[in-house]
Amino acid sequence: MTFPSVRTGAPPAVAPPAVELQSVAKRYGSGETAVRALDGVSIAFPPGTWTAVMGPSGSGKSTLLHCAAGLDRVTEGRVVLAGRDITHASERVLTDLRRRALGFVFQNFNLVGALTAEQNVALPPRLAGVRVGRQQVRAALEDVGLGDRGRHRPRELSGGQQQRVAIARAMVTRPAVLFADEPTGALDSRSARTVLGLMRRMVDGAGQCVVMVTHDPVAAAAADAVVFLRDGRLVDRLAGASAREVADRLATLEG
Ligand SMILES: Nc1ncnc2c1ncn2[C@@H]1O[C@H](COP(=O)(O)OP(=O)(O)OP(=O)(O)O)[C@@H](O)[C@H]1O
Repeated sequence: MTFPSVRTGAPPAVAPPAVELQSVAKRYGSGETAVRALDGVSIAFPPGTWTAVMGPSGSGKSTLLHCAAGLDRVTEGRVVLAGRDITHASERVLTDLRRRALGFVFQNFNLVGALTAEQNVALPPRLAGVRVGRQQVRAALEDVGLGDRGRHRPRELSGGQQQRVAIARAMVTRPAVLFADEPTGALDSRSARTVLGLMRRMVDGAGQCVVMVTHDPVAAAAADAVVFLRDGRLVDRLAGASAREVADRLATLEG
């Protein structure tokens, strides 16, 4: 006796986006001085993908990141984050969601100077009321090659090491989405390569979604795709492009 395959005829499973912006507009101010920082942006960031956001200065990159992460409210449209419509969510819900589902990495690392590397990594889960054991914290630091620096404070670490602590901090709770704002902006090229390699591991190894704002074509080329903003609108997308191709595209937008 044969049984029909359960796969027969089944449509392929499509994972819902980790973050989605639907027709998002963001206006700052009002009247004559109003600035339309985002103007009808629709984009989905699937799990297990890494997208770089580029564009000329003032094109809306940071605004896009802030709206996607629920750090800033949209004026029009919808934002769906980790399966939840956050467009009108309360501050309390947003804070909770950020702590549980999101990681952040910034150009200037944003570590707490008075805390050790281990304490910095353990801080976000503690704030979210999520238990992470010492072992987990140490494993996160080992993962970024800093197993022997757990007791060091940020001032005792190089810039590249501080950014690796920030990545360990962003990874320890396995957030659905990592938002990175110029993560390699303050690093030498060797440290930048290390940080980009760690982000690649998060995406390929743990299926996390990375959304990264950058001015650096080399960093952007390490992502799966690069989207380009101009005057608050998405104007182009490149997948699998070289740093040279990314730089050329950016130059035409800036020209
Ligand atoms: N809080 C604010 N109040 C008023 N205008 C703002 C505010 N934040 C951003 N803007 C304006 O919105 C537009 C987009 O700014 P945004 O910071 O998103 O650009 P960006 O692409 O990240 O720029 P950069 O590469 O220079 O950091 C700019 O014209 C900026 O002046």
